[in-house]
Amino acid sequence: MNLVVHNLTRRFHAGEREVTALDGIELTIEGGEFVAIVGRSGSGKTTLLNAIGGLDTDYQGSVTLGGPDAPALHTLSERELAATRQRHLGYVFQQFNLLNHLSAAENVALPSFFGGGLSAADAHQRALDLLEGVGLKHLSDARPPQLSGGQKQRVAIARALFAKPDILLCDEPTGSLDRDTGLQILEIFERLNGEQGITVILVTHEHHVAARAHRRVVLDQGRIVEDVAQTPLSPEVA
Ligand SMILES: Nc1ncnc2c1ncn2[C@@H]1O[C@H](COP(=O)(O)OP(=O)(O)OP(=O)(O)O)[C@@H](O)[C@H]1O
Repeated sequence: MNLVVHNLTRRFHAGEREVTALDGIELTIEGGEFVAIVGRSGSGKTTLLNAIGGLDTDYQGSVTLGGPDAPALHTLSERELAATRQRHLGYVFQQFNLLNHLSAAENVALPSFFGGGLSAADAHQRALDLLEGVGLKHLSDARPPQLSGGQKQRVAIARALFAKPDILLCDEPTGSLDRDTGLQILEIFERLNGEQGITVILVTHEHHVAARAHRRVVLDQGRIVEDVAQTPLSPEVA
């Protein structure tokens, strides 16, 4: 599934001040790419990811998922937008966003409450399979407070995969983890990208994380100042 961002400009109003967070962004990402979006603090990375992910549509320009005939996200009704997000996009954030009173498996199966038509038993089984995929099946009954940061991020990744997304959007997914744990999480993204062809779009300020992507997009003051293919560094080097 292709992603096309066309002439995207996003302004925020902070009191009397107007901030142009994104300024005429043009970006096409093909299905199956592994892209790192990097840039200094305040350069617009999260704003861009939110627009790509349909979490924000209050901009000028357009974001389109799918072929040339697909409707731009900002033209969809709230319901259509939610369905598009559910069907095509998975989100992984730095803060994990897990519910502490639910087990790991219940957290992973949460999306089943918002549609998909799976029975509770099937949803639970899918959650267990996904937890196995991220090496955490043995902790399926544990609650988030009992898990380490890296384990919580694995749960969050499994949950993001629940609805079989085409695109995984990751905002500083290793930011709160130590380097080794972060690299283990990156390996999961690499596997999902390499073996399952899931598009990975990863926002990071960490150079050794960006070095593992196949393409680097650099933002500065809301503009793309560099967009290059790169040979990803191997785990040993990174
Ligand atoms: N809701 C908002 N209201 C006002 N200004 C905002 C809002 N969200 C973002 N901005 C501004 O837009 C610009 C881009 O912010 P953004 O969060 O996208 O940057 P970033 O590159 O992700 O930064 P960081 O690496 O620090 O997370 C910044 O100047 C920020 O202050």
